[in-house]
Amino acid sequence: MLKRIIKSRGLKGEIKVASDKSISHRAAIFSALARGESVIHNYLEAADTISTLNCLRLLGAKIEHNSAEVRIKGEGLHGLKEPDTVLDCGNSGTTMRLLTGLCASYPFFTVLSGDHSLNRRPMKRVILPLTLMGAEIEGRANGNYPPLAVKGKRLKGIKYDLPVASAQVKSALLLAGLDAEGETVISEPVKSRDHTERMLQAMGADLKVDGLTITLQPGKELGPQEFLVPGDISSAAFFMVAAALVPHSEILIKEVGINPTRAGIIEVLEKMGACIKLENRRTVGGEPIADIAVKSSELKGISIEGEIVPRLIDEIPVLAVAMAAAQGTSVVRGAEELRVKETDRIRAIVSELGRMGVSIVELEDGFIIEGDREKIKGAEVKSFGDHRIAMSLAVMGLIAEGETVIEGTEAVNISFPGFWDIMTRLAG
Ligand SMILES: O=C(O)C1=C[C@@H](OP(=O)(O)O)[C@@H](O)[C@H](O)C1
Ligand SMILES: C=C(OP(=O)(O)O)C(=O)O
Repeated sequence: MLKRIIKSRGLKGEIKVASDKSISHRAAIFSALARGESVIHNYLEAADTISTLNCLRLLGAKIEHNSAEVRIKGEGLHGLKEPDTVLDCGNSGTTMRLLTGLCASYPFFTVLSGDHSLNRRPMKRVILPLTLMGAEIEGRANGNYPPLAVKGKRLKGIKYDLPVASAQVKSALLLAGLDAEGETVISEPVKSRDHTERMLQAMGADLKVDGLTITLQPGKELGPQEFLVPGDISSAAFFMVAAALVPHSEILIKEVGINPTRAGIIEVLEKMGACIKLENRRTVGGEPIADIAVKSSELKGISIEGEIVPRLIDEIPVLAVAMAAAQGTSVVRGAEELRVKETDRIRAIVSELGRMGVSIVELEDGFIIEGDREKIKGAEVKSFGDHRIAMSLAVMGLIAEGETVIEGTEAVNISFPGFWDIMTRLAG
């Protein structure tokens, strides 16, 4: 599907963005393992999180889904059953990696597959440590890619140092460790999103976090919960950047999760000179949330690398848009993980921003941008089927001179089906 975007004269209004994708996946999976009925309010109704519900149903979870409310009746840590067909994880890396960890610890056979994009994303990162725990997992291309065939069994806990900061791998191992023999100790090189740790603790798991090390003692049953999923900061990011860049903008984004392991985008935009205020801060269901007010302002270039990268990894495509319109040079390094997302996001940013007139140089682990708002012009660009690339290009279109035509815009349904409606409403 094509969308045409023209330069905006100002974004105004109050919005709510899509519910948090990471929290929605986890709330569903953990509820399926709890004993009793959990209720998830404000569940993200988007392709990725629907994939998770469909897979959990095949694993025997009893799920009622009425608009954004999901009720899941779990039968405890041993309550799931062997699925009679392939678990289709669609486009969702989180679904595949977390469920691989879960299925590895059940004494049955599971096959997990995905779409064209997901079946090209690296899976050794979960297979390797799960194999150390005793699981038997085969995958295409020597275990590198899905489809995966998992022959699960009672696993042994491990002590494992994650080579890359990945909340998906961390969560897969914690799921595998919930009912393993002996403790599971995981160390991260830098902190990645910690929703799994917060939720498992709230549900009664014996899990301790000490800096970058997580220790899980197995065998505790999980208690059912009432979850309220906040707005997704990764979805809010598109409108934060849009409002910062388009002159005469003033918006309020209500009820967004601002967990510090996710909120790197706020720190970076503020350092670039954006006018952002966090209002009405509170904690809901163990997660900090706030309303985010953003006004337009002049931005300056910035360098990003090191420990902040995992805290804004999914926001780098839209940060590149902010960098393209900022004054001066911006550099992103240490973000090689972007190459193994829904598409190679470094390649996609460099090629499509380049088409729109941006001076950008590709690096193995990031890029360098010479910001100059005057040079940004409309062009025909494509999403490569990647939701975050599609939405970032839409934000580019709001500041470009002339018309921007984006191909592959249906990709937004992966994480943010209401994106185009909200954009139309804000831009008037
Ligand atoms: O755990 C999660 O919910 C996610 C973790 C990140 O991936 P990695 O674990 O591969 O870093 C992120 O990019 C993805 O969008 C969601
Ligand atoms: C990388 C993403 O998700 P996943 O890994 O779950 O496909 C994303 O949403 O940007």
